[in-house]
Amino acid sequence: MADVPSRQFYYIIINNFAGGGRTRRTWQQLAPILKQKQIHYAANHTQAPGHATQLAYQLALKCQQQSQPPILLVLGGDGTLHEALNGLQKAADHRIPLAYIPCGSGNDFARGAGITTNARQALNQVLKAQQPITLDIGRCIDHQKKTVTFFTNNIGIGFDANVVHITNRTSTKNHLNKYHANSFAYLTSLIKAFFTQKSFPVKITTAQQQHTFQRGFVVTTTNYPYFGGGVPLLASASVYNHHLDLVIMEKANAFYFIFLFMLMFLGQWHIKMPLVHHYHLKKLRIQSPQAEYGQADGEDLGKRAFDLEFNVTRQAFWFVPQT
Ligand SMILES: Nc1ncnc2c1ncn2[C@@H]1O[C@H](COP(=O)(O)OP(=O)(O)OP(=O)(O)O)[C@@H](O)[C@H]1O
Repeated sequence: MADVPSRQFYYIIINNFAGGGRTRRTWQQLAPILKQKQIHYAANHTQAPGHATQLAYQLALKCQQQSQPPILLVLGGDGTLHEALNGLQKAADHRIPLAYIPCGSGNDFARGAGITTNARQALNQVLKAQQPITLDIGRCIDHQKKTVTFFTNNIGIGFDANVVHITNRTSTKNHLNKYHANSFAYLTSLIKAFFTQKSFPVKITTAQQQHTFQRGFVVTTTNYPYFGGGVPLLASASVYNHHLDLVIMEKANAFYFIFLFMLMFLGQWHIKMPLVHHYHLKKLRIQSPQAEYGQADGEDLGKRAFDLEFNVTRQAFWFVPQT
């Protein structure tokens, strides 16, 4: 039976630079399929960092009164999805569902959300959807900068952010796939980050208690199981439980740190180990007075003091998750 043309309209944001050019190739592969299936769409290529946020925000404002708003389909990596999400969330009460074809380097969101990294199949997951699904996203108030950031995956201070910073600074980043084809460069970033990242004091405030850790090293608030391109930070983190998870690892020697990383891949043994602390909650505040690197969904937040307040909110997505 021939495909029935969809009445749904897709506003598409494409970051040709994501995945070291993989997104551009993916779009060349998918555009003819959309035409053949007579899907209604408008394609928009990002012109610079931050452009996806601007495009998504303008779309959300424009469609606020529409009874059947378009679907915002993002082609790129976690960073492009992060930008688009922030554009939508900036417009209060928007009703636009987010769809996503992962073609970045790390694709942590896709890994945890049940979206395949096979572009044709991921497109099918989008086109097969009949209604939106609502997933948790993190909301973070930055008291230093007086801004609000939304995240699908995680926000980290310390080691993981240092890895992001070093990797982004690497001149090859835009030409090579940073986690796979260029896995040697990624490994180099990990080693360099380990030896350059000093321990730092961090204060955690929850509804019940306050804790200060003098030797913070990894301080990551996650909505999702993965960070750093497939490292299972916390397998039990979920976008369905309306909670965030905070994982703190204190500074340890290299052997112990490698041991903890190995445990991560075996399940959640690492959170039972000395020097590792886990919180599962709806709200928390993290204060890190010393200048450290920060990252949000793999995007570099720079090196500075942080005073961040977290809670959970929701975003409509448009895809059929793989089971
Ligand atoms: N036209 C552009 N020129 C240069 N950079 C761009 C452009 N459009 C977007 N960007 C930036 O590209 C960066 C990388 O995008 P993205 O994170 O999606 O891909 P990735 O890093 O390859 O994948 P992942 O985050 O999954 O590892 C983002 O920081 C985004 O701001």
